[in-house]
Amino acid sequence: QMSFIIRSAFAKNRGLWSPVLGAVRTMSSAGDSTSSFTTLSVTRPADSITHVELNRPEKRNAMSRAFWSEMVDCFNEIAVDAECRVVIFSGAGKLFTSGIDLMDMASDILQPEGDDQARVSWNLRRVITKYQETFSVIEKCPKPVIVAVHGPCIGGGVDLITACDIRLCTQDAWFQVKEVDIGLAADVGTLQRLPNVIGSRSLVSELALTARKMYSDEAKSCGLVSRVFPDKEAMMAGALEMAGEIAARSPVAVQGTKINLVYSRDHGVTEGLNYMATWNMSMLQTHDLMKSAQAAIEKKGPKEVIFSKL
Ligand SMILES: CCC/C=C/C=C/C(=O)SCCNC(=O)CCNC(=O)[C@H](O)C(C)(C)COP(=O)(O)OP(=O)(O)OC[C@H]1O[C@@H](n2cnc3c(N)ncnc32)[C@H](O)[C@@H]1OP(=O)(O)O
Repeated sequence: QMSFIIRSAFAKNRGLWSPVLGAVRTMSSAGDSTSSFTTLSVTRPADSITHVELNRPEKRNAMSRAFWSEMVDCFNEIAVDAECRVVIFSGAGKLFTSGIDLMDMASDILQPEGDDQARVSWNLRRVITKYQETFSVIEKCPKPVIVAVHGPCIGGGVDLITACDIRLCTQDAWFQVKEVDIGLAADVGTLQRLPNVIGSRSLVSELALTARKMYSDEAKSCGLVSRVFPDKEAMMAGALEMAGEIAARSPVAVQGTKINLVYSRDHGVTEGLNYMATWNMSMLQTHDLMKSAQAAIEKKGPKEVIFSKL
């Protein structure tokens, strides 16, 4: 009878939902990387799961000029890839990342062009906002991003992970807001996002002002990461399992959840609730709601329900 009530309640809304995302470019087939990126490897380890890997292990995944723009292309593609419902992000080789490529940053940052001071400043501002977009695209992408950190995660690495939705790490991981050591205030997200991630502004200031390393145990206790694994293999298996759980659920519900969590972080409760109501006045019309409710009544798990691509 309950099943009938839910069915009737939503039957009148059938067919009203249609995906808003546009054309899809499949990034890769299962397992093998077919992307044309030079600093990233993009693979599909399982249905609906995209794996993006920092892929300059010989340079400890230092973030070169190519990286800063490839990330934007990569995540803009993922955002509209209906085959992808969740992303796992990790680093190839010995460690997650050594941060900005210290050999490669000279032309963009140290020698900005311009005929006078104003034009130099103007150009440098443009460079900084371009670099900021490299990590903001992760947050703007509606697909949840699970980042898996092993070994050091330095400088730009912390900017990157704070833009991700779920952070995992290995026991040997450490995190360092290293920017003051190279003479700059971190300007691509750490100072803006880290205070929301770990709550304690005192700890954020300590880390950012002293550039001290924070090891995995402290990262877990302060909330920077939600899980610590004994080694990379266990972490990647854990990330894949978690991604599978997310991918099995309604993409309408999952993506709406990410978008509203990010919105609510930056707005008050009243604005957040208002945004949510406007969001769900469309999204509650999804067939996924009835399918999920029906499955719950029949004591089926989400993996037994087929949701349309989004
Ligand atoms: C608008 C800009 C916004 C962005 C700001 C971002 C700022 C930052 O990211 S600040 C942080 C900068 N990074 C560092 O200071 C870390 C430097 N690297 C290291 O301390 C060590 O390399 C590390 C502890 C990460 C690893 O040590 P390991 O012994 O395992 O490796 P190495 O022998 O040192 O390095 C192997 C090769 O990789 C090259 N390399 C490593 N890190 C960088 C880097 N950040 N930039 C450029 N190249 C890097 C290193 O030179 C070696 O190359 P090769 O000699 O050719 O083998």
